[in-house]
Amino acid sequence: MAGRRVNVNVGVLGHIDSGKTALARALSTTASTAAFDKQPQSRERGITLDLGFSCFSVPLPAHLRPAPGAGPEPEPEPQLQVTLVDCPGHASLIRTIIGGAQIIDLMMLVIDVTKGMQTQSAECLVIGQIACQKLVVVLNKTDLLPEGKRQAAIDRMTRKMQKTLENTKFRGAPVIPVAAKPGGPDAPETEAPQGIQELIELLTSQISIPTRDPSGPFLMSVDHCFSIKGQGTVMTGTILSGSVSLGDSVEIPALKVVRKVKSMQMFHTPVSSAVQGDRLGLCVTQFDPKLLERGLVCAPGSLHTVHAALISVEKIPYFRGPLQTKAKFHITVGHETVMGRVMFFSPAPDSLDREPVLDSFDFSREYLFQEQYLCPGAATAEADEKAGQASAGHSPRQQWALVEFEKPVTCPRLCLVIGSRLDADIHANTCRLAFHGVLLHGLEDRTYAESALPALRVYKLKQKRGVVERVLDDHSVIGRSLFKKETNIQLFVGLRVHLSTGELGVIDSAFGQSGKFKVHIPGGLSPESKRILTSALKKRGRAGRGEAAKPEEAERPEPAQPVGLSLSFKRYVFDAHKRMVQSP
Ligand SMILES: Nc1nc2c(ncn2[C@@H]2O[C@H](COP(=O)(O)OP(=O)(O)OP(=O)(O)O)[C@@H](O)[C@H]2O)c(=O)[nH]1
Ligand SMILES: [Mg+2]
Repeated sequence: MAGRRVNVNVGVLGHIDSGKTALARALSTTASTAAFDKQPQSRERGITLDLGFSCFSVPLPAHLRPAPGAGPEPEPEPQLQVTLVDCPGHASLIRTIIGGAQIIDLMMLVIDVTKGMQTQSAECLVIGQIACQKLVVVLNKTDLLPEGKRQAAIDRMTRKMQKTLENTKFRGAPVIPVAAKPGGPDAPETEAPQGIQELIELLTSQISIPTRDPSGPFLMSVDHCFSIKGQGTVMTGTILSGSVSLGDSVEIPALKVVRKVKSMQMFHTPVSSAVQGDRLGLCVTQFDPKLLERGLVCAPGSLHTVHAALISVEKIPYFRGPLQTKAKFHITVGHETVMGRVMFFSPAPDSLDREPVLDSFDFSREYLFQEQYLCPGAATAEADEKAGQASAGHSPRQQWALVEFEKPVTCPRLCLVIGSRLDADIHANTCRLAFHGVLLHGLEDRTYAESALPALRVYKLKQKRGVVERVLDDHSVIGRSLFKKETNIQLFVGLRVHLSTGELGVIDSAFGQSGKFKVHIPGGLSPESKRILTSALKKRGRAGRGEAAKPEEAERPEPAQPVGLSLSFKRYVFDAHKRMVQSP
């Protein structure tokens, strides 16, 4: 009787035609006893269109067994079941690849050894860095290398891959050569794959059983749905969070229906419960399988449908070009992808160095609007200037975005978010994945713009500069060139301005019709300011009237610079009244 089984999900990802499906098949047939479940569900059109699942089992490696005496009597031959998630490679199926990457514990990146890293290999590596903890690089098709130069070519490609991984979290990951289908498609089935046994040993040595957390809300990613006469409808899939037991009610959120779990199977064996990470067949009644080819099943009410969201955001370094506010991206939220428009913002200057928070959004704080995502390298003064007065030259530890979806999306709380440019030319050798993050707060109310956004204190820092035109008396001057002629200066009355000579002024009223204004200086002008201003003004007076300046004035030094006036204030992006606020 086979002992306890532990399931781990291993993703097979890589550029199209790198040999992922051939490898999944070779692994399953080589290693499995009777445990080989199902032919990979790849459609026979020569490319994989959807996630393909196959699995094999091996004895549970020693490093995964409980220490002797640590638990109940050692079971007969506990098994490690490896479920292979064979992902598509074609560029247009990246949504499916992202979905697959979210249900795996370890990723195999399959590289055609004659080609090395290709565009989708790079994208898969990016997805792996976002969604997976462990990576193994498989150099496939080694049979295509000329015999005499094979080892040298393998060594060269191995070094190249290790260099590629150098500055990723997978630095030092193992690289192993195989030939999943030597001789290619026309080779006879009898042609034995090469290096597969070594790969199985490597996988079992690399695999660590992720800590399964049965506590979260039940969520399962369904990859196949079919009916069994007399039984009901079976949904097979991977449990992403929580656990499920016989008799539980489960919801299919996309259809807003709730059904009772009638029976469950794992590895073809009836079970009464299952937890995160398990591959499961779950049977319900009165449900038409055609309604749900793929999708999510969850604890009733545990997902939310959102029209917009606040996400933490990190740019993917390989994405070329800025991430502009107001730009539209394909947004993958959990397992769905919809179009969304983004607005970036960063911490207010006084909270630049706060620890990043990835499990909630703090509405009590203020944030600085950004014209674009602030990149560490480019955060220089002019980039700051352009990006909307960001911090003093260094990029914040955390940035956020408001994402407004074109249609509502159903997703788990705190799920993964990936923004990409899937409309980019798939033949251009560029990474289409632009940014990733965590959905911190979903806006479920359709009228979120009125009901929720005013509470989002994102402000634009506005700065205006003008000059003192003349002094009226010790406590008031006339300013100019700070407002346009048509500006309604009344809106600015009461706001504070700073003179370049240090005094603080308050805008008192408009002065005439040409955009000039009167500034009251509560503390009075300093003697130095008066000297600068009166000399510049007298000179301008006579000279301004075209008369020759008196000799004594002629030698008086022109002030080094006019006396400037600077006005800075905040405007909250979602303040319906567009008030101008000055920090206290
Ligand atoms: N010579 C040789 N050909 C291989 C090997 N592995 C796969 N192939 C061939 O490469 C082609 C693609 O193999 P697949 O396994 O479908 O590749 P894939 O990565 O799954 O392709 P997509 O799913 O469409 O991305 C097929 O013709 C295979 O027969 C190998 O080790 N050696
Ligand atoms: Mg395939």
